[in-house]
Amino acid sequence: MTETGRYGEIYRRWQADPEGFWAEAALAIDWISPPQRIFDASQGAYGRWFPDATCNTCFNALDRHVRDGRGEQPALIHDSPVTGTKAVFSYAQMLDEVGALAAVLQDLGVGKGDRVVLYMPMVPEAAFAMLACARIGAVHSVVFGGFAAKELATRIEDAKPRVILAATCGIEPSRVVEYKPLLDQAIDLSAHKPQTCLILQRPQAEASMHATRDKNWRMLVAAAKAQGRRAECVPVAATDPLYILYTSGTTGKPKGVVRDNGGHMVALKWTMDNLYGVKPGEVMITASDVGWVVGHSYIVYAPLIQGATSVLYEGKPVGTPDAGAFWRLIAEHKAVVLFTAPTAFRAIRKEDPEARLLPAYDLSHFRALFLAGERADPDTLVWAQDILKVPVIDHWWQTETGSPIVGNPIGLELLTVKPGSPTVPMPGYDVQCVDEGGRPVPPGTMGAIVIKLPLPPCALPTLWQADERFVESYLAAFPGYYNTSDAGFIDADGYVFIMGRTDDIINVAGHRLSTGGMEEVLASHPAVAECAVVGIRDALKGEQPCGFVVLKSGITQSPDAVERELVALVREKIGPVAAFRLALTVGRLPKTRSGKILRATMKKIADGEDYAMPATIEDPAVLDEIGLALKAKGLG
Ligand SMILES: CCC(=O)SCCNC(=O)CCNC(=O)[C@H](O)C(C)(C)COP(=O)(O)OP(=O)(O)OC[C@H]1O[C@@H](n2cnc3c(N)ncnc32)[C@H](O)[C@@H]1OP(=O)(O)O
Repeated sequence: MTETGRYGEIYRRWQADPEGFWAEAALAIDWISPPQRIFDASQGAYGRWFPDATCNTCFNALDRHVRDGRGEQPALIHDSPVTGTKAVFSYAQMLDEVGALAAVLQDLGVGKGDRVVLYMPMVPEAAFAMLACARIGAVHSVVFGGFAAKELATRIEDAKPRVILAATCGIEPSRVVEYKPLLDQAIDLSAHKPQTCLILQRPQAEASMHATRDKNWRMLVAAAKAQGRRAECVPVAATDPLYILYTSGTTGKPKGVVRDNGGHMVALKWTMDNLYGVKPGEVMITASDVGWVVGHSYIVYAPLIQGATSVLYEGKPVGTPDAGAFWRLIAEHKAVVLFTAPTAFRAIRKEDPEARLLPAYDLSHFRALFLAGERADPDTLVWAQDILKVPVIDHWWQTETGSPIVGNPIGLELLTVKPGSPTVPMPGYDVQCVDEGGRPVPPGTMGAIVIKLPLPPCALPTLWQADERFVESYLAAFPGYYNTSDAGFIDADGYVFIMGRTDDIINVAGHRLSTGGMEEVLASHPAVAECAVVGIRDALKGEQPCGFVVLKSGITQSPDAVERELVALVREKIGPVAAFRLALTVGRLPKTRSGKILRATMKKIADGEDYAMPATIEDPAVLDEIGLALKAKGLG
């Protein structure tokens, strides 16, 4: 079915001539000097795209639309049920805001190549800040607000920002999360100190300012505007970094995924036309967070590069005020597509299983729901399809790729939806399923999902100042291929199925988290002798972390008290986003005779699945003890 039709034709065109394909896609971008060379295989770890071109991403996201007559069209709509406010920014207004903020950044000494860390909630200023950095060639690094001070400090230390932009708080439905104390603590913890912090005071939490380091965002931007000062777009190489976005690694040290300017724009524009099918002037809602790659690509950059309107939603799928929140957003803003994580739909279904809140809204203009961030379970996908009566498109990609690897390109044609599969590889991606030795496996057989090099435009060229770690993490396991660290299979029709990870990363509510990082935190508790964290099945969040701990002998504290402290410690060190609520004290951990902890078997016991007794297990009786400990907490 994928051999014929528009998708098959386009995919084969890319296979036959990848450089020709991307050269044509690049025509949709306004370059300062257009690429003469499309790909240089001799540069970087696997080659670089558009190596001789220069451009500016902010120009493509804002200036050119104003130039071309879209100045009055809404670019960004901020819809914030948690503050009870809404605001619309036209392309002209957004250009004005971004130009003024960029001038302020220049006044603070920020120039091309300097890093700027953003610690921001879902406010329009977060998007302005990203674009202001892009405008002057600075490299932004957004840190998700649900991370604690220590995680922020690690990122500050690695990115070494000249300036940090932060708001005083984020607003969760149940509480105001004060960012400023977390920021101050992170700067104390970090060996690198920024010169300046530009602080956006929010009325929900006015923060006190550091006498020399902190500056008032609104006052400086207002002054720049009053003086009529706006920064011009600075030309950058297409291969210059636009941003660094940290993602969980297998240890506590996150990996700084680098995104370049040129390839990013080309690929995002292609996906808006061909995958999402969103046209200039139409409205797209991506209910994620600017701290994740989904937010970077499909709240900020792609809709704006396309000349569409993006809705920045500061709220939740349920509870702000109810499970009809997404229907209200779609109806009110006339959105043609909504993109969110399956967890959001599981939450809506839990609250309103009959979708009783839906008929109150006119969704006649709505064309498709896109899901990504975690595996879309067929049950949830079919439920969403039944209630919305539009195609529900699961698609699969990663922070590393910046845009979809596998999807259903409704802009080209709607392919048959097979629940459980994100559909087929997008042009640029030669996706294969291989065994441990890198040999292709037959259709329908589980294996490692890998991508033949080179990766396409938009995918990461390297990790921030860690070329060797990049090669070791992604290219070394299967020479000639990028290792996605996802496992799954490809069926006889070429549909890809992603079933889980091959490393110790878990996915909790669409958030990628390192169990290794959590183990480091648990092990730092003075009562803990050893520990193992596994992701166990969770009906709402997909997975939840579960920490098994063995206490040191002679500990007088009760296991319950230690477990409570461990839960609090993970929240304090990693942040609420880890959703770590389960710590279980056990007498010992199951291990092989060589001392390897049998995490996969522990996970199966916790998920209530059958398991084969590992041949090399040191003492099979430990598995019963694990089962009993889980039962005592109502699990397994
Ligand atoms: C394709 C490439 C990718 O995968 S990029 C990643 C894509 N992932 C996503 O877009 C994430 C999708 N998930 C979500 O949007 C949320 O989890 C949804 C579904 C809305 C549910 O949110 P919520 O009910 O808050 O649960 P949660 O598990 O996200 O939160 C756990 C605790 O963390 C907190 N939290 C959340 N966000 C923030 C924030 N920005 N600042 C501060 N705290 C935050 C939540 O309040 C929650 O705290 P608590 O434990 O309940 O006290």
